[in-house]
Amino acid sequence: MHSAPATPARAFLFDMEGTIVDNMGFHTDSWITFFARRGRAIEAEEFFRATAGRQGGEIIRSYLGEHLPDDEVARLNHEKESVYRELYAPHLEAVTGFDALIARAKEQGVKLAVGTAAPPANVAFTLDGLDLRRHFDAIVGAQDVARGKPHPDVFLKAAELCGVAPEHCIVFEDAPLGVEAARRAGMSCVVLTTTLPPEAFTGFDNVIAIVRDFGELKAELLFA
Ligand SMILES: O=P(O)(O)OC[C@H]1O[C@@H](O)[C@H](O)[C@@H](O)[C@@H]1O
Repeated sequence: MHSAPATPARAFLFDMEGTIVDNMGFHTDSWITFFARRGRAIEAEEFFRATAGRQGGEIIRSYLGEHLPDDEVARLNHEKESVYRELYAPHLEAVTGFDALIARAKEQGVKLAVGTAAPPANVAFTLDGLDLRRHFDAIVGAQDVARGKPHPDVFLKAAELCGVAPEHCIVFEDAPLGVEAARRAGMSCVVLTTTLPPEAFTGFDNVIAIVRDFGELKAELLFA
């Protein structure tokens, strides 16, 4: 832990939900509302651990039935994400230290990308709502890859679009499934404890730091 990656980072790949913004509680609340409308009760922390980082459609199929047709899943996912955006809109803000970190990264020539399970409407809601889209060299979301985290697809695609090899990427994540996706992609990972405590990440050999927000990160770790 807290040891620099073997090679200097050439790209930072940011998870979006729970990492760029501290919003996972609002996602969980919107899932609770969504399932309650269907007579299903879910336990917040267990649900988060099992699903955070997975695409909405994958979550809906695993709870409501793998057989559901694509158009029905899309309709249900739209309903859930509309509830989420309404809940979170009054709170939308970047995690402490994010703006300073990306400014420093750009000065150092580090490429910047987003790798998220979120659908395009939520990417627009967050990145355009905070005027962050212009900073990124690549944005990879749920519509761009077949499989969500813990599969590595979203981060491998982001790295490819940045033109940077996986071993030169650092992923920033808040969810164990996302850290696992980074591990499978061959990437180091910085964990933010926006959503879960540090203990949730023991056992991952690709974690190089665990911090509360971006302001706690040491420059030597990231800009070796
Ligand atoms: O990959 P990210 O940015 O953490 O996004 C994860 C989330 O994306 C959301 O769109 C889903 O509704 C959440 O339940 C999911 O956990």
